[in-house]
Amino acid sequence: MIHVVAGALFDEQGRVLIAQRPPGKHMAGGWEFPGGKVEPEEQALAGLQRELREELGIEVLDATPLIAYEHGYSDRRVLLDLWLVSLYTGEARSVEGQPLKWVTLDELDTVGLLEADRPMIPALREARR
Ligand SMILES: Nc1nc2c([nH]c(=O)n2[C@@H]2O[C@H](COP(=O)(O)OP(=O)(O)OP(=O)(O)O)[C@@H](O)[C@H]2O)c(=O)[nH]1
Ligand SMILES: [Mg+2]
Repeated sequence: MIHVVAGALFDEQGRVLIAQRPPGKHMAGGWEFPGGKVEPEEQALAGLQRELREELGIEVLDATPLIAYEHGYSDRRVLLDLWLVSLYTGEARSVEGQPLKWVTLDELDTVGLLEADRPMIPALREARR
């Protein structure tokens, strides 16, 4: 089982940051929450901090687990572990060239988010209420 950590960052208008998966990678072209695979021996929060440093150039100072569940792709099983990032320094930018965009929670329904991520939408709505 591959443990994947991802972060939900909100801006002042309540929009959330998503990233497009690069060509040639699993689920290329789909939109996801920034993150990636936790390394062996690594804690989830440390993995989240490392991934968001690598992909967005930010330092996560505080984050809390929001929703975690398993998803079976045809070729792999992943544990999707989404965190609410409540405090960070720096300004999120695309360090690795992935297109990024801020979208409203309503837009998440139609933006081409990975199917596997759909259960995250109600959890995010709940967190913002
Ligand atoms: N980052 C991220 N990955 C997701 C999400 N939803 C989801 O199914 N995944 C899957 O989880 C896996 C994460 O892999 P990744 O390619 O982002 O991992 P990584 O950043 O460590 O990259 P690398 O393995 O190329 O070094 C992929 O199979 C991806 O399709 C999501 O919201 N964010
Ligand atoms: Mg990644």
